[in-house]
Order: sequence, then C-alpha cells, then structure tokens
Amino acid sequence: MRHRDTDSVVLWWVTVFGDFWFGVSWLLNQASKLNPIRRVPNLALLNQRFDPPGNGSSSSSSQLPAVDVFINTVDPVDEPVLCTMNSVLSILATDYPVGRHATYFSDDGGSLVHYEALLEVARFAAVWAPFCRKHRVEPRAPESYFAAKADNAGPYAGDAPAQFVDDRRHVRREYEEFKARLAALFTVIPQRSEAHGPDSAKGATPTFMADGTHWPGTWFEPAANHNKGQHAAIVEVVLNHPGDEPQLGAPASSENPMDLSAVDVRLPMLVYIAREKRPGYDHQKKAGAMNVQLRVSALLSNAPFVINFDGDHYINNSAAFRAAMCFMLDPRHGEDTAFVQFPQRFDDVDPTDRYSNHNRVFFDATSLGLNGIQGPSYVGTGCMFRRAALYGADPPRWLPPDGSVSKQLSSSDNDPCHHFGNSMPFINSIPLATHHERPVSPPPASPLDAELAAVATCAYEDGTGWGDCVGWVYNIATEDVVTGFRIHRKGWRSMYCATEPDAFRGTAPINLTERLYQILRWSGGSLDMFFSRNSPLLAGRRLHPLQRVAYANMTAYPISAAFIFLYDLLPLMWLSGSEFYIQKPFATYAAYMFAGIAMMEVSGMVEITWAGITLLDWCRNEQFFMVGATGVYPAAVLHSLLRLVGLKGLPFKLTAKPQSSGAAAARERFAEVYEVQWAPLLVPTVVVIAVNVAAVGAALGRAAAGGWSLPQLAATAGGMLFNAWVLLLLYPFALGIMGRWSKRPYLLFVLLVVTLAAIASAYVALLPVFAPRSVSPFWLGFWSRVGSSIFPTSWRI
Ligand SMILES: O=c1ccn([C@@H]2O[C@H](COP(=O)(O)OP(=O)(O)O[C@H]3O[C@H](CO)[C@@H](O)[C@H](O)[C@H]3O)[C@@H](O)[C@H]2O)c(=O)[nH]1
Ligand SMILES: [Mn+2]
Repeated sequence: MRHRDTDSVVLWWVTVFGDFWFGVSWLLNQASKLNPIRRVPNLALLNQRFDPPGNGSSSSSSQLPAVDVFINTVDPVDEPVLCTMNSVLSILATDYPVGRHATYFSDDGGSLVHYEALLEVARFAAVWAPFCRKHRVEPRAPESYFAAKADNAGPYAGDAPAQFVDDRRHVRREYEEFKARLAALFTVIPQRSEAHGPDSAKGATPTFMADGTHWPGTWFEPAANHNKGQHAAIVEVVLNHPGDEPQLGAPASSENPMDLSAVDVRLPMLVYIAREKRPGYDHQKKAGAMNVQLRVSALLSNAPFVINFDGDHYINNSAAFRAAMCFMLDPRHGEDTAFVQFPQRFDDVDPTDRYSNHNRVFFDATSLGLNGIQGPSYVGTGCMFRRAALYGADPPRWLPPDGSVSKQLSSSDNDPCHHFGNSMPFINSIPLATHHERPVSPPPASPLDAELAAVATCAYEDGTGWGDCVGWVYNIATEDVVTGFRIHRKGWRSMYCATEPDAFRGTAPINLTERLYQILRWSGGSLDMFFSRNSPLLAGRRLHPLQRVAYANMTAYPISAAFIFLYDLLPLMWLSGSEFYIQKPFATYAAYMFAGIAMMEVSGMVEITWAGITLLDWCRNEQFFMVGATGVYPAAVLHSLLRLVGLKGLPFKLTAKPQSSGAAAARERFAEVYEVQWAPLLVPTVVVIAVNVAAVGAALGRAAAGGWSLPQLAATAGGMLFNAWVLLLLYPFALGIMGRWSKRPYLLFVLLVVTLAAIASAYVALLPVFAPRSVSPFWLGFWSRVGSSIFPTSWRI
C-alpha cells in the first residue's frame, strides 16, 4: 500500500483500520461456522425407553423426569392477557405426563386480573386439556388452534374420530365463553371493588378478591403498598399437584356432552407468583422474576429440569418437552448438557418480514454452527435447563473423579457462589434437584406459605450469589446471552433443537421503532457483556476456543457499526465542495477487492442453501444489519461508553406486543408495520439516507454540467454503485418512515427521482459559486466501502 497525500492521512488510517476490522470480523465469523451440526430428537426411542407405549400421557409408570415450566408477564394490557393465558393453556394441555410438570406463572405487575384469569384458565382447561388429549389436536393454544384453517390441521390423530366434530364445536363454544369471561375481568373487578366502597381508614379504594378480601398486589387505584413498584409477595397455588394416578373422566351426559370416560382429566400443577416489589430496589426485570420462580418452584415441585418462556410465546408442538428430554437424557452428551435451546418462531410477522423479525440467518444457520462447537447461546425463551447448571454447578466431565454435582452444590464452603440465601427448605432442596430419576415431589406436607413468600421477597437475595453466579445473571439488558455464557464457561454444553412443526411460537415487534428499540436493548446488552467481568475474553480454558471466538463476535459486533456509520457518511465531505484528493484504487487492488466480494457472497450463498434459508431471508438480514448499523449500534456503543464511565446508560423498555383484543378482528392485519413513531433513534439513519441521496444527486449534477472527463465519469459511476448499495440496504427503513404510503413502494422511487433531479439542478446552479476542483471522493467510498457493504452478520439482529 502506498499513500502519497498527506492531507487525508487520518482518513486513510480510519479506512485501513476499518477494513482490517471488517476482514477480521468476517474471518472470526466464519470460524464459528466450520462444523455445523443439525441434531434431530428421536422421540420414538425416548418414549420406548422412558414412557412405554400404551400408557400415553396418563401413565403413572412413566420414567420421564419432572419439568418446572416458567412463564413471565408484566402487564395484562401491554401484554394482552388473552395471549398470555393461551400460553398457559398450551402448557396445561401439553403432551407430557401430567404429574410430572408444574407451571410457575410470574406476574411482575402483581395484578388481580392475572390471578383471576388463571382461575378462569383452570376452569376452561378442565375441558380444553382432555379435549386435546382425546383428539390429539395441535397446537394446544386454543386461539391458534381455532384460527388455523381446517386444511392445515393435518390428518386426524386421536382415537374417536366420530365424536371429533361435536366435541370441537362444544369446546369452541366453551372457549368463546372463556374469552368473554377474561375480557370481563377488567370491568368485573373494579365493579366489585366499587361495590365494597372505599376504605375509610386509608382513603383509598382497595381492589377486592372474589372472597371479599383485599388483593395484596397492585390495586386498580394504586395506593401505598398496592402499586406496581410496591407490594407484598404473593404465591398462590391455583391448581395443586394432581397425584400420579390417572383419573378418567365422566361419560357424556346432558350437562357435559363430551365423552371423557377414556381420557385422563387431571390437570398439572399451576402456581401464581407476584414477587415482592419495593421502591429503591433494582428488581432486575425478567432475570429477577425468574430467580424467584427458581426458588419458589424448588420448594414446591423441585423438578430437575426447568423450561422457560415469555408470556407471548406458546407451545406449538406438544412434543416439545419430550424433544428437549431426548438431548438431556442422551447417554452420549446428556449429562454434560446444561440447556436445550429451541429456535424462536413468530406468528403475525408481515409476510415480507420487512424488519427481519424471523432472524432466519441466526436461527437456521449460525445456531447450527454453534451446535457443532459447545452449543447455541441462550436466547431467553423456549429453552430447557438443567436446574443444577442454573445453580452454578460444574458439569460432570469437569468434576474430580470422586465428585458429583449434588455433592458440589451442597458443600457449603465460604464461596459466595455457594451462597443461596437463608431458606433452609430451599437449601435442602438443592441436592435433590440433581436426581432426575426421582419422581416429582409430592405436595409438601407442612404448610410452606411463609417460606414461599420469604423466597419471593426483595431482601432474600441481599449478600447472596443470586444474579451473579447463581440463577439468571443481573445488571444487564440481555440476561439471556450472559446467563448462557456463564454456563458455557463452566464447561457445560448446550444443544440446539429445531422441530417440525415449530416447538414454540410467539409474537415479534413489527413496527420499525419498536424493533429498533429491541435491537438497541440486545446490542447494548451484548456490548455491556463484552466490557464486563463476563467478557468472553476473560473466560477460562473450559470455554472452547471457537466458542470464545463466537461469543466475542456475538457481543462486540456493534463496534463494527462505528466504522460502517462513518463510511456511510463519507460522501458528505465531497458535498462540502472544498478540495479533496484521494488516491484511486489501482487495478490489482480492484481485482482483489472484487475477488474478495465474490468469495464472500458465494460462501454466504452456500451457507444459506445448506441451511435451507431463502434468498429473501438473507437479504432481509443484510438489510436490517445495515439499518441497525446506521443508528442503533452506534447508540449501543454510546450506551456502553456511558456505562464504562460509570453513568447509567440508556433506558430499555418492554417490547410492545400486538394488541389482539377487542376490535382487533375488525382492524387491519399488520397495521403496526405502517405506523410511524418518531424517535431520536431514527435520525442517524435518515441522515445517512439523505447524505447518500444528496451525493448521488450532486454527482449527477456535476456530470450534467460537464465537469468531468469520460474516465472520471466512469469512475464516478463505479463509486456510485456503493451509494446505491447503501440505499438498497436501507430500503426497508425508507419504507418504514413512509408509513401508510409504503403500501405503494413505487412512490418511493418517484420521490427518489424527483429528489435527485432537484439536487442535481441545485448543484448545477450552485457550481459556479463553489467551483470545486476536487477529484470525487467517491473513490474513498469506492474502496473503503468494500467492508461495509458486504460485512456479513449472522448474530441476533
Ligand atoms: O420486568 C420485567 C420485564 C420483562 N419481563 C418479561 O420478559 C419477557 C421478555 O420481554 P420483552 O420485552 O417481550 O422482550 P423481547 O424483546 O420480546 O424478548 C427477547 O429478548 C429478551 C432479552 O433482551 C429475552 O429475554 C426474551 O426471551 C426474548 O424473547 C416478557 O415475557 C416479559 O413479560 C418480566 O417478566 N419482567
Ligand atoms: Mn417478546
């Protein structure tokens, strides 16, 4: 490399360094894809060994280990209660031995609506779960089940085809009534409280439960000790442990037209939890909620396995728990497997997936690459854990020959990581949680109410290892990636499990601004992790070297954006009109560059073809990375810098959920795609678009004014390719800020042409004033944008 111009030496270094960084990240990115592995669970073998046929899900002789299911929500309105309750129903009806799974519902809003909705769920599930078992219907979330077209339903799989149509009609009616009762909760509860009248002593209107007592959680009219950030801990068992013996239902009768005489009608255990909230405490959002679930469930059912998902995700394939068990119980790697991650799949994403919500490249290619190393990262939902691994145990393969996981966890040395808090029943439960052969705990003999509330208080975790080396990790926006990492660095492995049909499905933000806030949280959290004690660079030797590389890439990727952003703004210099000189790329350089681009594109193609992803998915991924890189990732870098100097960083918010209640049916589908919500986060990308459009317009003007020789024109055209490329990558963003107009995308092109013409003529008019004699720094863009335009990303965007 030769460089003769001293004027632009700083820029020269920036681009050299930037391109070097892109090259290195590309190479590192490839490193984690060297050994992609797709593993398929063998359900037949699992059932044969642990749940012999003939017994079905009603078996009491099943040897399948117990599972505690965690589900989280915050607010019955922001996260529509119907959607959340559908998730709960899909769990209660799932195909797993009824006595061997228990559901822990965490309500961070402390709302009576959620509690009473669960009571309604318990009532409706008495019809729904037996119906699903009898006719083996899928999916077992009623809203999705009834919404599916009959021709998508697949062949009938149950034992009573003759009764199916009648039963389905009956259950559908019941479901409609259930929905009406759910919707009514928002009026019934305030009316009930109104009827009781205000509490004269406190001067507030309490929210009353059906039995006439005060609800200990949040009140409709918040009062001291009864608002969202301040209320007592509540743990209520909604459905108790059903016992291990199957209970057949009643034959059809006039009251109950569904014949259940051959169906197990038990329902699995269901528990409502609202952890204590106190002002001044950092409640650690979802991670804090799940650590409470971990302790409460330990006291009640203490299953050796835990599966967690978000309130807006439901079980779409009721064999999901069994599929995960195939990996956990596998004699080859099973006992060293800490978690089994399923891909996240989404309903209700607009058909063209404008903002890459499906993240196909990450879920269908990258994750398989990781699966061939030490395993996929944890992505927050649809993941089954080994409880002992969450408690901070070492995997068996790293234990001394005479050690065992349970021995290690119960050794109470002074290690703060073995400090689980001071609940003796909890501490006693720890060694038991490692034996998965153990049948599920019977319901506790002595009343545990006080203990249950105690482990759900804020103060319980003070001075313990919770949030640090026990449970889900705190003080970070992406508790998921870092929690998975903490487990990997101990030497555990994880498994990736994609099933057909999808194991879980959920909702995703399809509005541009919401989506950008989501990736801001992810990228900011990831970068925080990179600069924290949990940095992949600081992990010990138990972390596989390639896994370390993958984690480094997965957490440091926002840094690349700093360069991309800069490159995208380079045309600005040329617009300034002052003299500027940059060396042209010489022929050999250009040849290498094009060969490099071709190689990267081809390897990308091979990758997506192997993974079975469509070209559109891939383009969306590239496009959305560029959208992120121009606004969100620089913001994430800023956030991390603020945190590094001890400031608070950016605030992160709950991802908005599609509001499916009420008039939704009448409303247009995917309406959120067309909503424009202005936010500062949008501005940098708008600037990049403006700069690139202006640069192209100015170049056209210059060409029209006859300011260039033919070779110069050709060179400019070459440089403009890259402006066009940037604009093409930002196309979804441009559609996003057009709002409803984006229903007619051709308008965007009309607008583009008009703008270009306007800028070109303005430039021609102004040319005599500024009279630049410069050589186009498109050259700069030309060679330095090599990296930015093709920098591939396969991380979660
Ligand atoms: O104080 C809180 C905040 C959130 N949540 C729950 O956490 C889940 C995820 O929150 P959401 O705002 O929906 O985030 P998403 O962007 O949809 O979540 C993705 O990204 C998160 C990491 O940032 C992961 O934890 C999630 O599993 C993953 O789906 C939801 O069920 C919430 O109810 C709580 O329980 N308490
Ligand atoms: Mn979500």
